[in-house]
Amino acid sequence: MLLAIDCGNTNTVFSIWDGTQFLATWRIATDHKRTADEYHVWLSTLLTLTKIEARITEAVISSTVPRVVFNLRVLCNRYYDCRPLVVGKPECRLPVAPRVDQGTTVGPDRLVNTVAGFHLHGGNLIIVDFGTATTFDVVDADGAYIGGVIAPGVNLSLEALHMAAAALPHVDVTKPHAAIGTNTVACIQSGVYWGYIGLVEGIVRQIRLERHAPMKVIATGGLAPLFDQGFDLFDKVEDDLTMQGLVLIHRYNKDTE
Ligand SMILES: Nc1ncnc2c1ncn2[C@@H]1O[C@H](COP(=O)(O)OP(=O)(O)OP(=O)(O)O)[C@@H](O)[C@H]1O
Ligand SMILES: CC(C)(CO)[C@@H](O)C(=O)NCCC(=O)O
Ligand SMILES: [K+]
Repeated sequence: MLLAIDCGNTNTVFSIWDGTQFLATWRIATDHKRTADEYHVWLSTLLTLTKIEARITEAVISSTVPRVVFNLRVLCNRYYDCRPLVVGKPECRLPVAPRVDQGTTVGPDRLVNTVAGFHLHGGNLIIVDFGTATTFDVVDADGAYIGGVIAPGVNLSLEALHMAAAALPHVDVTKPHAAIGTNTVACIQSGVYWGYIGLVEGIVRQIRLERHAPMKVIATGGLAPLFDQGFDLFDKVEDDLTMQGLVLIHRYNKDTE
């Protein structure tokens, strides 16, 4: 079975793919100090608790945090006796090479999203991923990643307000009933929520102006459903686009060995 690991700046997600479906998905806060042994104790405990019989023999990793890759590699070598495929490393092939400025390193999560988006929806896509950062990945007609947008993430924006302004509390994002907030919390929620709706609308509109083909908009990441409620921002919300992309890239590399 395949262990797919999507390591973001905030959370790391582990999924087990049995060749047809995901058997389980677990998340843990990203921490570069976590050792391979700690990952193993955590993973094997969850496997036992959920009574999943998984014999992991292969692994694929996407990590936006370079420092964690070392311990994840040790985890795979020591406990699953395999060499993980790491997206972004030269030995990991992609179906279509990205077309960006020379010397630019594209975030592996964006490359993975591109592969999954193209597989599911074809070319000419804008993929919006609501993670630590909110990214827009533009996918060309042939499935190539050709660039996009990086904006501060929703939770990051809320955290920044709280950190920088003494009188502003920490607030969780929700959809407010109105734009005019009648208390501090409601005002902050309005700023971030309606600000984000405007950000997504504006960026999508601008990208479309720069393209010569109709562009579909696909959203993913934990907060995508929140911004999908009652608006026409997205053509489709995909819960686990990055995980699907990891499985696709792993299969592509095996098939083209
Ligand atoms: N399964 C989940 N259970 C609870 N909250 C979730 C879940 N998935 C997503 N969320 C919420 O949505 C947010 C965004 O999730 P997502 O995994 O897309 O990005 P992230 O973990 O914040 O960022 P990154 O991927 O950059 O580490 C999370 O921080 C969390 O608040
Ligand atoms: C933008 C993030 C942080 C989103 O997870 C990640 O994709 C990343 O670190 N990217 C590197 C720069 C780039 O993608 O152009
Ligand atoms: K993510």
